[in-house]
Amino acid sequence: MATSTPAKSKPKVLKFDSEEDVAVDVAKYTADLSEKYIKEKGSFSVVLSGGTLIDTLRKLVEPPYLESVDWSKWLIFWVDERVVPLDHEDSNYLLAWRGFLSKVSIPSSNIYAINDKKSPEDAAIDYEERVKHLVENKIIPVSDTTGCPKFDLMLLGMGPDGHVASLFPTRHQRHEKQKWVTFITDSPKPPPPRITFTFPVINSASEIAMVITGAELADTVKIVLGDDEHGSGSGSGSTPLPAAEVSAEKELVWFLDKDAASKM
Ligand SMILES: O=C(O)[C@H](O)[C@@H](O)[C@H](O)[C@H](O)COP(=O)(O)O
Repeated sequence: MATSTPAKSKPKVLKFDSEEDVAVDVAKYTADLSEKYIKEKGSFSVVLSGGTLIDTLRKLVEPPYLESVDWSKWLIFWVDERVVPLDHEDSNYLLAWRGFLSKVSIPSSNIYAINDKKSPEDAAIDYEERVKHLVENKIIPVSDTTGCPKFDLMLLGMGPDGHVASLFPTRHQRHEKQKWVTFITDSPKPPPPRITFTFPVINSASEIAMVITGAELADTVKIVLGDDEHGSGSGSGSTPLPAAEVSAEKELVWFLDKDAASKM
């Protein structure tokens, strides 16, 4: 349960000449964090989103990281998942499996896909219970500030409407403060049924990377980060976009390609 809201850390903003350069740097960043957290705590918990992120992670499954990363210590979760069978083309699990997980040797018992046999509501309850079990067994630590699970790294994308995970500007799930995992049956981005980690959990992660590429996100990046990397996140409106609500307990890093940063 969330007990208090952690102070917002100022994001670090990295701009690259191309999407390829973002992919190269995100791979190094992730591999470095993997080494650091495995040294410190014996494992590395990584929370994935769907969308273009998986393709941007492609350099991580190439040499030298393919051999140098200790994949056996990784634990994989999804920040959000579409409630469809795991072998459905819309599944974030399938996307990650094809582009990433099938290429590395993470033990299958460390890969926490959703239960695809349940309704969105029950799948969310099930996912939260599984995370609670990992917390009780001290496999995932908790944040001293919020009491929420503290994942080591979340790798997030953002939609043109400013959504992150399945927390959309026009949907109430973005305001959920008690549950760790919630569900949505009318997601504006198809497919409509999804489950998602809530902000108390997202913002309890140690490290968060916002991996943002492409000109179609330039306006939203400007609204969230502003012209000078000190944006209010709300543009002319008063409620910040969900992407502007993201913070990490240690460090939030925005990886932007030239196109996504073009309006800053
Ligand atoms: O289920 C999903 O679609 C994702 O997890 C979602 O939150 C995604 O990260 C953003 O929509 C950005 O998607 P793109 O990277 O494809 O723009």
